[in-house]
Amino acid sequence: MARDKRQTRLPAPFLKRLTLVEDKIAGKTGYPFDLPWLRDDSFDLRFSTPVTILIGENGTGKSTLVEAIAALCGFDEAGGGKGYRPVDHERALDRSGAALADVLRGAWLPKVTTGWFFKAETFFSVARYLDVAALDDPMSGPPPDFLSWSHGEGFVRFFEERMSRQGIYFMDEPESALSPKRQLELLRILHGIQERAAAQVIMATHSPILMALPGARLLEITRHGIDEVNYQDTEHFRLYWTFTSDPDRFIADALGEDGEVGL
Ligand SMILES: Nc1ncnc2c1ncn2[C@@H]1O[C@H](COP(=O)(O)OP(=O)(O)OP(=O)(O)O)[C@@H](O)[C@H]1O
Repeated sequence: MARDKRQTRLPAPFLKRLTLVEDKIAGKTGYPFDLPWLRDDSFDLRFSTPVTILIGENGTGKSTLVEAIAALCGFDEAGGGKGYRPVDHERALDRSGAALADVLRGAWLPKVTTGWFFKAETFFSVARYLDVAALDDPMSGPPPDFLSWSHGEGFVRFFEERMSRQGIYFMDEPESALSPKRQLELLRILHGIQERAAAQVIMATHSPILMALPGARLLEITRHGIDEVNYQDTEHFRLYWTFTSDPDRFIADALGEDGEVGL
């Protein structure tokens, strides 16, 4: 009889809640501890759906938060699976949000240990690492060879293969390599995850297509905090809506003296 590889029969989300450990953050200054939504004493993030989507303007801290939660779950800040260190960032000047993981506490039911942290900018290194690891392991099957596909095709194949398994998955702006049509393919994969509730996804995105995923919880990060929002009320959606309703006028307004597009 085939062995059930699942760690639990309970449905996602597995990570239910994220809070700050006040004692640990006290006295810490500078990035990432100075992000405004961390400093208002009300940081308490609940996860109630298999897919949670983080949105917000550039620089509001989405990547930092995704990196921090991924690090809390044991994933390297450069992306990849548990225990993978495909990207050498020892000498990098850039410090990531992983430092934030030290002051966060997660509540799980149950704690799952499998999953993946997907980052577009390190996908190449991760994919190459997977090929080398498969070639080095005589017991492994053939290398997955995600790099022999176009960037966007490789991404989608990777998502299809990895995210069919139980686990917790982090994605930071996965749309950056995807055409609108490929974003629809990712939307279908995410829809399956949302429906089956066998995996949890926490994703930061600017894509109005991805943020429209039915049933997903959409959280907007602003200077004032992190709040649930309906995708049709987001600035991203309204901006694209205004553009497609009257592209000529939209572009004329955007290129006008004050750059106001009248959302
Ligand atoms: N390594 C770093 N050192 C210092 N400040 C940083 C670092 N990384 C990010 N920041 C700052 O923290 C803030 C949040 O950055 P972050 O990349 O998390 O935002 P974001 O919402 O993901 O933005 P985007 O939508 O552009 O990806 C920004 O103001 C950024 O300048």
